[in-house]
This record gives sequence, C-alpha cells and structure tokens, in this order.
Amino acid sequence: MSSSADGTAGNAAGHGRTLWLDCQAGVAGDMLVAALIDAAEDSEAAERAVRAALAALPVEGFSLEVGRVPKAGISCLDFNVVLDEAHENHDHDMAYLHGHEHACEGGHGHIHGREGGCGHDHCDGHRHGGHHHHAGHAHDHAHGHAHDHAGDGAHDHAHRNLADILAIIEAAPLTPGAAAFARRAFGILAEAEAEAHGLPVEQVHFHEVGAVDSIADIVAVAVLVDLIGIERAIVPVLVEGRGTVRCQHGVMPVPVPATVGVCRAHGLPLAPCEVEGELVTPTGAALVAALNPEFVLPERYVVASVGLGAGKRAYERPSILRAMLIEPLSGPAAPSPRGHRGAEGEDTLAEPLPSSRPAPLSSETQPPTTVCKLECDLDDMTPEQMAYAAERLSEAGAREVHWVPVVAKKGRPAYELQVLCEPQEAVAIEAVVFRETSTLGIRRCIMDRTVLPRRLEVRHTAFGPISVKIAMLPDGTERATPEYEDCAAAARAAGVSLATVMGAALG
Ligand SMILES: O=C([S-])c1cc(C(=O)S)c[n+]([C@@H]2O[C@H](COP(=O)(O)O)[C@@H](O)[C@H]2O)c1
Ligand code: NI
Repeated sequence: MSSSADGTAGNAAGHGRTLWLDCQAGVAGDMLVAALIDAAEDSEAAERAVRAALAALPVEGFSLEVGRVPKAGISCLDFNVVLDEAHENHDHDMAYLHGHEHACEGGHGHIHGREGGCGHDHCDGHRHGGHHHHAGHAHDHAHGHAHDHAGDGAHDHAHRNLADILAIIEAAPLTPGAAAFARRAFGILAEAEAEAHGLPVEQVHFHEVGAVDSIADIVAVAVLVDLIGIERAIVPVLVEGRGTVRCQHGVMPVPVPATVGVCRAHGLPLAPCEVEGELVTPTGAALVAALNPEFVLPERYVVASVGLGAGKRAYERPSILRAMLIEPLSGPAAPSPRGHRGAEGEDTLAEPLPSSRPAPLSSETQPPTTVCKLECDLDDMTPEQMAYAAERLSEAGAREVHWVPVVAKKGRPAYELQVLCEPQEAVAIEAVVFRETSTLGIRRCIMDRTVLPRRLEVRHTAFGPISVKIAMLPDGTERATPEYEDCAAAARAAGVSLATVMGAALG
C-alpha cells in the first residue's frame, strides 16, 4: 500500500514483521495473496515478485489479474488466477455454493473411482476470470485414476499428489524460505486430506489443490511471506460460515472435512457466523497453519500497513480478508527473542519458520505469572519418538518440555511428559501432544508463578558483548547471571574456557 524509498517490498527495516490476519470473513488462498500484496510496503514490487515467481513455475495454463475491486464500498485488492480453458478448476465457482444443483446445467458429471481412495463426483459449471465454460474433460491420468467422463471436450484437470507438488516447488526458482513455506502449506493440506479420506499421505491426490490456481495461490503466499519478512503471525480466529458447499466431492458440510482437519491438527480457533456458505477454505486454513500463528493480539500495537484482500464469493458479510503489519508495543504478546519452531510433520516441513513464540522462561525480562502445565504418562514410546515429540513441542511454542522417569500403574517403568506453555497456547500444544505421542488423555492445570523482577544488561568484555540477566531478590539485593549462549559463543570464538568468559561478564 505504501512505497519504500529503495523500492523493495516489505521488510525495508530489515527486521521480522508481525502480521495480524483479521479473518472475520474467513480466509482463502486468493484472498491471502491479495491482502499480503496490498499490505506490503511496496505493493507494486510485491506484485512483480509474485508474477515473476509464478511465471517461473513449471506449470502452464494460467495468467494473473491483479486489480482493485470494491467490496461493500471498500477498495480491496483482487488476485485472480485466470485459467486457460484446458486447465480449469471446478471449485471456485459461485455455482458450487450452497449445494445448488443448477451448476450442472449444460455441464457434466463424472466419477473418479480410485481403489482405496475417494470418489470425486464433479459437477461442472465453471466461471474463471469472467469466462463461463462448459467444456468436457481430457484428464491427466498420470496417477492411475479410473475416470468416467460424461464430457466431450478438451479439459485438463490434473490430480497431483504431494510428490508432484513438491517436485514443482523444487523445480521453481524460489528462495529457500519461500520454498519451505510452500512445502509446509502443502504438507499440512496433504495431512488433512489424508485424514479426511482415510489414506496415507503419499496416496492423497490433491483435487482442487492439484489445480493450477491453488498451486499459484500457495506459492504466491510463500513468496510474499518471505519477501515481507513475516516472522510472527497473529490470527485470533477463523470465522466460518454454515450450511453446505458443493465441491468436487459433492455437497459437503461447512466447514468441509479438510478445513476441519487442518484446524484440528493445528489448534486453529474457528468461530461460526450467520453466513450460509464456505468462508474458510482448506487452502486458506492450511496457509494460516503454515504461518504457525499465535492467537492473542498484543495489548498495544501500532499499525504499519494494511492490506485488504477480496474474496470471489458474494455473501451478506463482505468477503474481505484484512492483513495488517503491526508493531507490538508491550503486553503478553510483545516481541521477544526466540528460537525456531516448525509446524507439522518433518517430512513436509523442511525448514521451520522463525519462531513467533516467546522465549524460554529463563531469558525473559517480563515473565508470565501464570503458565499452563500439561501432563501425561507414557509407557510404550521409543526414546527416538520421545525425543522427536519433545522437539516438536518446543518448536510449537512449549516453554519447557520434560520427560520425567516414573513408575506408572501395574509397576511399569514409564515416563511422564510435562509441558509448560502459555495458557492461550494450550490447545495448540495439546494437538501436538496427541499427534506425536501415544497418549489418550492429557491432564491440564493453570499454575501461578512467583517471579523475580529482572532486567537484561549488555556488558562489554574482552571477548565481546555478553548479555547479563540481573534479578532483584525480595531483600533488595541483585543477582547477575551471564546468558549462557552469549558466553558459549564467545568462549568458542576466543578459544578460552566458558568459565573465563562468564567471569569476565560478571567481573
Ligand atoms: O484439499 C482440498 S483443497 C479440498 C478438500 C476438501 C475436503 O473437504 S476433503 C474440499 N475442498 C473444496 O474445494 C474447494 C476449493 O478449495 P481450495 O482450498 O482449493 O480453495 C472448496 O470449496 C473446498 O471446500 C478442497
Ligand atoms: Ni478431499
């Protein structure tokens, strides 16, 4: 929306940006692309970057239209992937909403029978980029689908699997960050689809998402997240409609199974509203999950820029996704130093997003006075699985993860998993516990903490600057503790002992 002097999009200040996504009218892939282009510091440069990335994809058959449209009188940005007739998708069509059968007029139905898979019952009535087609189908049969086509024209409608999609990302000249984000989003979708259809992830054939426009949406968002430098995302709620929607599977309840799957697996909060129809699409939900969002806004923040992304569907609630780049000022969600956290699934999420979670309790200057403790006992997990679960929990925002040896029921040696997290993170952390451990239940309690006031000082030593945490004790005295990571790095660099550097920092 605004331009920086150097013409770069986004992150001209060179630091990670905080995104607040206001999903009061839901979220879909195209809405998110538009909102992020609009919110970038230099929207024109952001649009150019998206166009360049998508033009370089090894995928054919589409062009892009980006322009402003009014939504309830508010000027929004519209991002439209216009498909060639031969590459049309079926499901971004108004005619598919609300289960209206008239979409079949002049079109055709066809069943995709797949052993062990789902049957896709398509109903054609396509409208893309203002064109309305009733073409027949000449499907890409690369994945062994048995199709029963009633159409008679030419229509390429690829059903790609995760490996196909990952190969497209691999072949595209994306930055490592953008490629990692795209892989993460597709991995999240694949897991939800697999769950919905009862298939292993590798056997899932993306239907709608295999289509060109969905690939374009996801890659475009990946490019923009990387370009803008979004390190932290806050998405308090995904507002969803009600009723049913018609998609390739037929008439589905809203939220559709894949959206439910993504939201369940990643603890994304959904809230129903009065709108009849689908506001949150699986792709939209997966993109939000890939941002690994927090759910609580800072107590105070300033707005650096705003982007409004237009949805295609017309509902009584204007279809607008609002993306704000904000600067948190203080409060529980104020920025803090942090490590990395990934999202869901090692194989699909190669490089984690920089964490937006708070620092471990020990390195904070404004520690929380309440924490949530989650516990469960496990006697059937391997050490590898336990270590992996602990890693995933830390990446998901857990402040502490402990495996405590216990003797459990029936005299069995076992381990108690103890996880400390912020209360508002508990639902998301529990989702990771259920996914990565064999537990059937989790005990949960909110605990008060007594914390010493503390501050961080940087001390300049012969070995370089070292952060020192100073805690104030109840008797008024102070206790200084050099930050381990700083000391360890300085000790390694100088080839001296850790104790020498720590002594220098305290001296
Ligand atoms: O995997 C995808 S994309 C998908 C799964 C399901 C299931 O519930 S299973 C449903 N749909 C519907 O397709 C259209 C388009 O979705 P996009 O995420 O590609 O925008 C939409 O109506 C979905 O509900 C898609
Ligand atoms: Ni599906």
